[in-house]
Amino acid sequence: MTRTPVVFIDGEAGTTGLGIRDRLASLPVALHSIDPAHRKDPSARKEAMAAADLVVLCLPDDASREAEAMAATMGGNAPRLLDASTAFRTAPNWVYGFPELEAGQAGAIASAPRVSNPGCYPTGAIGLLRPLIDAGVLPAHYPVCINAVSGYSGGGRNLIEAHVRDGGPAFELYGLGLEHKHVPEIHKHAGLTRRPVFVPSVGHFAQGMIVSIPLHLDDLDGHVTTNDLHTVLDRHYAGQDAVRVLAPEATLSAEALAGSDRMELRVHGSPRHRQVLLSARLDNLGKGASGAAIQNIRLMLGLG
Ligand SMILES: NC(=O)C1=CN([C@@H]2O[C@H](COP(=O)(O)OP(=O)(O)OC[C@H]3O[C@@H](n4cnc5c(N)ncnc54)[C@H](OP(=O)(O)O)[C@@H]3O)[C@@H](O)[C@H]2O)C=CC1
Ligand SMILES: CC(=O)N[C@@H](CCC(=O)OP(=O)(O)O)C(=O)O
Repeated sequence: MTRTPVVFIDGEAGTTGLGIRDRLASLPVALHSIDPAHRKDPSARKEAMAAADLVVLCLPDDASREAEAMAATMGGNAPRLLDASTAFRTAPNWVYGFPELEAGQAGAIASAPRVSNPGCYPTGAIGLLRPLIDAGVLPAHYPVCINAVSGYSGGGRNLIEAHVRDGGPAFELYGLGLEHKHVPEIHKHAGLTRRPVFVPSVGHFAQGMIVSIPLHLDDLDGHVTTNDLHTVLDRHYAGQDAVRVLAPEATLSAEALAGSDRMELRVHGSPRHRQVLLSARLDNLGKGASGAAIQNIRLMLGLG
């Protein structure tokens, strides 16, 4: 009989940790938890790591780096790591946990000792851009501008409390210094050679996200059409359960996929004016965080 794999979620009580814990209930794994009073105690965390086959880090970046350093001291007994933070998403010795990225990515995740779970906004942006760049219809040097709106749960416990307690602003742009922590991740994994402009925003709703990217077709190549872009995305994601390529809509509500682990991609546009708007809709806590983590956990533990 094969042993039930043991999973420890470091940061189990946080927004992402709770989402993963709930979803793990339906998988054949044993969850190893630590007494909440000791959740930040390094020796309790290290002991829990030693008991686990897979440790899911749902922590701020610095605490994730600490956890990786702890695992490094365990040598051959170190558990495999799946990190939900931004700390290792562009690190060369970590595999990027986006199974639909390209052929072979799911296999690379399945055998990797260290996997970084993609960021919520990058999931939408990379999900749209990478197949188009790989197919040669979008030049890698295109001056990409990414607009996005997230529910307030994207800001973790602090932002959730601020919105629930005080009622946050209805809609707010942020990251206006154009230095958001997700830019290097999008730049690298989308395959862009030019740094994209990224303008995030947050609305007074809990969960949901839209990432949108305008394109001028005449700046791609004279012959590419809106339909060509749709066809490339449709072929790339054929047979993928978590990502759907759908027909354009007249309006898109950011909250429509709250509670779902799927992402929807669309190519909107005006063929007459040769202008396009790519859009990705997802739940920042679903395919943007815990849902993607469950895909990666399944792959890493061979759970099908
Ligand atoms: N929210 C989202 O949409 C997404 C979040 N992420 C990433 O997931 C990670 C967690 O984010 P999120 O769940 O939103 O954040 P939360 O603030 O909701 O949760 C973080 C958890 O980590 C705990 N924690 C903090 N420091 C330590 C430490 N040194 N040792 C052990 N536990 C610690 C916190 O405890 P306490 O509250 O007591 O301090 C809390 O339970 C972040 O890196 C974030 O970037 C990824 C994708 C999307
Ligand atoms: C609304 C909001 O504040 N969103 C967060 C992004 C969510 C997050 O923490 O990003 P990861 O997906 O990398 O973990 C932010 O902009 O920092």
